Amino acid sequence: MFRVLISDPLSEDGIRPLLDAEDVEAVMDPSLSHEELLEAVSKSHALIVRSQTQVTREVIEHAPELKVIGRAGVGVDNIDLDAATENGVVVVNAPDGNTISTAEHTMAMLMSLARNIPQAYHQLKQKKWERKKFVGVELKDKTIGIVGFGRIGMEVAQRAKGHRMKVIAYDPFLNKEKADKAGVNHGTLQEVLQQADFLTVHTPLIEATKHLIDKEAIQLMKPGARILNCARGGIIEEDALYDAIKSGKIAGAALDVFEEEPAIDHPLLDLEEVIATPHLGASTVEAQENVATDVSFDVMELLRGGSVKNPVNMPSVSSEMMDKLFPYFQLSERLGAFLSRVVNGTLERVSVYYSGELLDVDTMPLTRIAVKGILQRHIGNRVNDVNAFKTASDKGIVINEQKSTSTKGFTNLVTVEIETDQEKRSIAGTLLNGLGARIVQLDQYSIDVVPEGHLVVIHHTDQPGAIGHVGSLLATHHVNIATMQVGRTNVGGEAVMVLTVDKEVEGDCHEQLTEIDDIKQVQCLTLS
Ligand SMILES: NC(=O)C1=CN([C@@H]2O[C@H](COP(=O)(O)OP(=O)(O)OC[C@H]3O[C@@H](n4cnc5c(N)ncnc54)[C@H](O)[C@@H]3O)[C@@H](O)[C@H]2O)C=CC1
Ligand SMILES: O=C(O)C(=O)COP(=O)(O)O
Repeated sequence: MFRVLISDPLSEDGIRPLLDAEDVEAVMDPSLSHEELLEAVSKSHALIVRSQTQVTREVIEHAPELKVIGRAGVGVDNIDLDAATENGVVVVNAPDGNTISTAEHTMAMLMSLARNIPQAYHQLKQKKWERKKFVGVELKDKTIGIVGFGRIGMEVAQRAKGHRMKVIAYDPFLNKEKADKAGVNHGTLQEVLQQADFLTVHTPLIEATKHLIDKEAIQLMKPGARILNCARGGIIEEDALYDAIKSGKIAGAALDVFEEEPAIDHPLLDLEEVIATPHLGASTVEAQENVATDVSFDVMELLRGGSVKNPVNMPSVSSEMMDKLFPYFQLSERLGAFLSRVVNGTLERVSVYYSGELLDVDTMPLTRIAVKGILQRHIGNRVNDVNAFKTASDKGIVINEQKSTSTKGFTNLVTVEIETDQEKRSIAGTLLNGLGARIVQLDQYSIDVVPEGHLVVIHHTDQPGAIGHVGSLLATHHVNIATMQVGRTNVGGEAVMVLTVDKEVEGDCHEQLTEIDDIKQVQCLTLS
């Protein structure tokens, strides 16, 4: 049973599939204190949040069973992504579901700002009929400067054009071709600041965007320009904005978000020129249903071992690519696991080579899984697909992925090679049409072994009797041999036996195997 903790208010209709799932025990409690959150998350396999819950390192490290954090929305700045990655916790978000609502909210704020609607409403509610005080400005022919031309920025642009505004946008990924296609002008940040009558930001809050609109940036703006922030508090420096409004440089601001939320007592709220909402961009029935549905889907997929659509701290893989890769996941992991259990010395380098059908595929997810299979021997389940590369690099292990044209006659071939301070070992496997996975090479030896169950790898000298000795010794210990493969380089030379057996070989049995003449090394492992 998967325990899912939902610590912010989510649309119940949206998360219905999760609430109704037979393998899920969901608790939704948006009123948890910090201590209660730590206690509740410590038993959870999944945590679902919006922007309110601060998913700090402390929270993540309090949750040994946590597999996934779902963000029912876009911004993940309330989640410590490094801590999640280091602890092997996948973070997923729901980036598509609230785009329209947030763009519409931005337009509502834009119009309210231009026409002083909140201020006038407030006066009227106080029974004051003020008309002269609330003379506004038209949007038509004004320039809206959009910083961050992603999903929401683009939707805002389309709506602004509907109001016959001129649109100029800045985004590091926006070029002339894309701007022309969207029917907007594109400029540098400086040009956008200089030309905007209304400036609206739609970037994530990341290191590069923290205080992107600061005192210097505001200086570049036209006198009397207006600023909107329906993205994240902190993109605009609040003190600089306050001073600019106070000095009359900026005529007004519309804010949905603040550096610290809830922002009940914020100095900006004391300014008549500032209109504000309490982080309502995504607060519509539709958006909330969309994001809750999307995040529930990914969280359940992840818990059940499937692939997710919107991973944040690992690369996303298209479903078409996933179909191609999926059959190789287990093979790659088991090749890594096998080799890590027979190699001696301290790991220094892992190389994974792909050939045949895999030449044209993005095989990075397979490499990640192979590395996970290798590291699990020493690190256990703390290493997973999310943190495999990071864990390896923290330990100074170099990861190398290569494509190779050498298929050794197979339609596909995955080769994992490990270098330690003592030796270099390799293993290769393939997927045989209709027959499943096979290990086809161990170091220089060609073999044909199904990579599952209990395996015994014996290095010996190719002499008559060696195989018979092993068979009879295992029989005396009631170990049944399911399959046996022998590989050798030359008659009477170095050879390897790989046996699959029905129960684990350990203790005396293992000891006695090593004492047989001509046997140099016996290694036992279980692949499951
Ligand atoms: N007020 C609210 O309730 C909501 C707020 N948001 C906020 O809006 C943000 C944007 O959302 P989407 O458009 O869906 O994200 P998106 O990822 O589609 O777009 C963000 C854009 O910002 C651009 N960008 C990144 N760094 C930049 C920089 N230094 N200068 C200029 N552009 C930069 C990116 O290239 C990207 O195109 C989210 O990160 C979130 O913080 C999102 C939904 C609701
Ligand atoms: O999706 C986002 O980034 C938002 O800011 C929406 O936040 P919320 O889920 O309404 O707390």
